[in-house]
Amino acid sequence: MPAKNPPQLAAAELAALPASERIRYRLISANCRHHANDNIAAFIEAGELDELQAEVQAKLQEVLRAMVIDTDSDHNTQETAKRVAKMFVREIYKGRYVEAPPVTEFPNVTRLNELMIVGPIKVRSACSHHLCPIMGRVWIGLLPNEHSNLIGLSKYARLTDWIMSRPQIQEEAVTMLANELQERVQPDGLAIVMEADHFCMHWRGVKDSESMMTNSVMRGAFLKDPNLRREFLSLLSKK
Ligand SMILES: Nc1nc2c(ncn2[C@@H]2O[C@H](COP(=O)(O)OP(=O)(O)OP(=O)(O)O)[C@@H](O)[C@H]2O)c(=O)[nH]1
Repeated sequence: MPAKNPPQLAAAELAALPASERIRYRLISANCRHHANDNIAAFIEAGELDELQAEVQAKLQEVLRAMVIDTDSDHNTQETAKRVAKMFVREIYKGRYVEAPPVTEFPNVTRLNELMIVGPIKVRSACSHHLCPIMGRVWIGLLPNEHSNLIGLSKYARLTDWIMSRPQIQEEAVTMLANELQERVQPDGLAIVMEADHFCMHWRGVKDSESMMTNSVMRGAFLKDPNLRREFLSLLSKK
């Protein structure tokens, strides 16, 4: 449930807030969800990402202090807060903070309507529960129709990376990717399969180093037509 509308702030009051509070204020005023796997780029103004990164750095420095690490004399951790803040905001969670990659769409002039599969696309993500890495692969199957917009092959990888570069849970990540592709391509059928290693299970906790999670989303023709679904899955099993 989105947070309640904040009291109205004058421009000067808003400008005096830390960047994270300013951005949160805009999100709540617009009644916009801002979970870990949501993109909030539309609410970030020029220069604010630098401010946000500096805020995250300051908080991470406090975390290191709370862990009783002497970052003043330990040459290895002196710059750790700075490195990790940059990694969070600009690298591994950048899919929250930047606009979607530009995706050129081409009309389907030759009216292609054959099954197309892209993959495996490498997935690098992190689980929202422990912020541990999720490393895996995604396959995308599409059945275009004459009205579909075809997108360049590399754009499947770029859109996947944009959605996965956020704290995620695998089920929601796959659904988000499906929604994005459905909207852009408008195919008759869309299928996505993802398999991934969850380091929150390998590295810590249960320490089960073998198990992987596999999940799928099937839409349109892939749901209705068992032969199409079988064809897609059998082509994947050969990869
Ligand atoms: N369904 C789903 N669960 C996930 C995913 N990534 C991590 N998890 C699980 O999320 C759960 C979080 O559970 P909690 O019980 O709150 O956390 P915890 O006490 O640290 O649990 P353990 O990992 O069992 O030590 C764990 O069981 C994780 O394995 C995901 O993508 N999908």
